[in-house]
Amino acid sequence: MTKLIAVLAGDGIGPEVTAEAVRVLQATGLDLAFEEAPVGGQGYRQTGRPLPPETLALARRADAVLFGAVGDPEFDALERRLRPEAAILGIRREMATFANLRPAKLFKGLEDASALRPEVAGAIDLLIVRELNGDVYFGEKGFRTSPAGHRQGYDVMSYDEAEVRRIAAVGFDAARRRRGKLCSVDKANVLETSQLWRDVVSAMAAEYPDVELTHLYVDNAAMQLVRDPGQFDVIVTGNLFGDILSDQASMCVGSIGLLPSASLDANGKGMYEPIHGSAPDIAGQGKANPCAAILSAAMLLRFSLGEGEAADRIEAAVARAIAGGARTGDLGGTLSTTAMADAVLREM
Ligand SMILES: NC(=O)C1=CN([C@@H]2O[C@H](COP(=O)(O)OP(=O)(O)OC[C@H]3O[C@@H](n4cnc5c(N)ncnc54)[C@H](O)[C@@H]3O)[C@@H](O)[C@H]2O)C=CC1
Ligand SMILES: CC(C)CC(=O)C(=O)O
Ligand SMILES: [Mg+2]
Repeated sequence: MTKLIAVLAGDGIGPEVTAEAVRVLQATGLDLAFEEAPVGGQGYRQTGRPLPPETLALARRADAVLFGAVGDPEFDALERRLRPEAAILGIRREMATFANLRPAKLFKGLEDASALRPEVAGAIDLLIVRELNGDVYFGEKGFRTSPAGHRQGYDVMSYDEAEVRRIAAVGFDAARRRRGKLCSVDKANVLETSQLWRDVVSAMAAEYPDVELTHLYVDNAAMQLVRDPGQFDVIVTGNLFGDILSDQASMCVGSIGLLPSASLDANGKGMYEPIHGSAPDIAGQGKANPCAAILSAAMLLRFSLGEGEAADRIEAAVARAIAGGARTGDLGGTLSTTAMADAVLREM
């Protein structure tokens, strides 16, 4: 039966890299149908809303969502609610995709592109499990005037223990399937939210005797990620810390243009997106690395469509293309977005 993929390309380089991911999905020969809908600045321009209801309806109806990126400098001055970024937070929340899986592994041949020494970078094979529906991004927020008459901005950070438990379970389960190590990252020395987080995660360890659980404060985790990333198997953390640590992890393996992600709900329905944003600085120039989007498409096949074999084929093709020297500018090469995808398609 035909599977429907909702394609929400969004802004900036979103449409450029998403088009290449769709080409790769089409090359698998699977019975897939694609339906596009506007989101972000694109949605705002076309309908006056960053997350049009029709777009959300399509995302719900589809078997999986392929997301590009949102964010457009033209709308930076607009009220926050209407800014393109509101679309991605909105769709993540509406679709209850609370578990964001962000794998990072050094591709053979990219030792020179990593920000780390080759022997350090070579040991990277980790998975960041980032909570995606809560934390400071979704707390009460606003502007107010202080008693001294100063303008104040505030964003409330909070986690419910049930939210912590469900994401920690994803982390423990992933560690169980991988190398049996889970590192929970928080800031429990300062934040109440993090104390609750650590308490809940620690209590769950008894249910996973085969998983070795450790804890790190986020500042130390950021340092360890550069000093000795090979120590990490699975990292589980909140929305804010996971956002930051995953961008950092991307440079440890060479570029933000390489890291894919899966955002899953409790039933395995998902939205698949590169971890990067709309990159206005290179948008429209054919410079963006499409690998993060292509690898996100592979995750889509594996997690939402049960097509693990096709996912393996795409991932192996990306690895071979890179090992063979295919490089966009972010990796020190000269290939255009489309030429990089062509190199992957040749390997398929
Ligand atoms: N998932 C999403 O939709 C996200 C949206 N954003 C939004 O994107 C806009 C730009 O944000 P930035 O902080 O600049 O982050 P960004 O991730 O868009 O770009 C950061 C840097 O990485 C480079 N880069 C990103 N993706 C690349 C790729 N595929 N190939 C080569 N180079 C790449 C960019 O050129 C830029 O120099 C903002 O509006 C932000 O809110 C940011 C992150 C995620
Ligand atoms: C709008 C941001 C929360 C998106 C982002 O940076 C991310 O999800 O990585
Ligand atoms: Mg981010």
